[in-house]
Amino acid sequence: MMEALLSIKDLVKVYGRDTRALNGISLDFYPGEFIVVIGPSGAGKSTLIRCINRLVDPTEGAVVFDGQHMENIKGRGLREKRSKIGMIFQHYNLVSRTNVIKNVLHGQLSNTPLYKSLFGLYSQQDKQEAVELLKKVGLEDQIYKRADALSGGQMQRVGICRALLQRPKILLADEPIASLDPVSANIVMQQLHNISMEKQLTCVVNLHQVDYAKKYATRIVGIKKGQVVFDGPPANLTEPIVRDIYEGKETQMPLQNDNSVTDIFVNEDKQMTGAER
Ligand SMILES: Nc1ncnc2c1ncn2[C@@H]1O[C@H](COP(=O)(O)OP(=O)(O)OP(=O)(O)O)[C@@H](O)[C@H]1O
Repeated sequence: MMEALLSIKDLVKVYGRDTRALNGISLDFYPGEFIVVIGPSGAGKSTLIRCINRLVDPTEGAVVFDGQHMENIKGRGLREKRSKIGMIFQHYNLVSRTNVIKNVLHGQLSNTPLYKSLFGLYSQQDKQEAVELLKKVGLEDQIYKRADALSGGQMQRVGICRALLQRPKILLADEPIASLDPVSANIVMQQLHNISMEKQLTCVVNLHQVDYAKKYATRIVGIKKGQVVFDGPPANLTEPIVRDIYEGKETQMPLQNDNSVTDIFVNEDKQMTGAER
């Protein structure tokens, strides 16, 4: 049996006196898995991601990433581990007045000595790799554009390149397509999926939209009231299960027959499924 890259055991997070955002979560994530975490608003999805990279300190339980307990490490040890965790954000978190390639190179900051980063002295290898990544996501013509001149979808693709230049072992994405239109959202999800598969990364993506989860995930985790209520391949996520997870709350997207979403990448989808099987 392959060893888990990330192992979460009995994780509990209580905010303040009695907000139990996570109520005993145990999950093992393996290299090459594209995991989409779904669940209604307030279920604990963001808290789970934040406990992994320690933006939030868990109340109880263990998070073991790449052989290291994350709950207690501090300082340099934590920084080193974090440099192996690529983050992708809903609002992209780019430096808006800086150009695309520099934004991508920022991904290497944690691995670059301070004086070098201050003077923008990135290695030739980093620059080449940044350009390669930008080509991969179709942004080779935008390299010297300022980040704030890009569309939302383009900004998120820069965000993906920045996370990848860090050479992470895992990618964590908190609602990466929540601010995008369906066409841009599909491009972003498709590229995130393809690159993760190609590099055999583990990717954990929080999404509100069940149909995107079904379309791109290799594994779906459903969270409700801080607990895992579903864990399995997309094919096993039936409508009654979805209804139970959301319990009358909006899933934000229709479950089936949304052609605006599914038509766009039908061909790529077929190729992808073929390659995966
Ligand atoms: N910093 C905080 N302080 C206090 N309570 C918090 C904090 N962050 C989250 N919570 C609470 O913890 C619970 C889980 O929130 P979390 O943001 O993890 O859920 P979520 O599933 O990501 O929701 P959404 O999809 O709306 O972002 C909610 O009840 C929320 O109000």
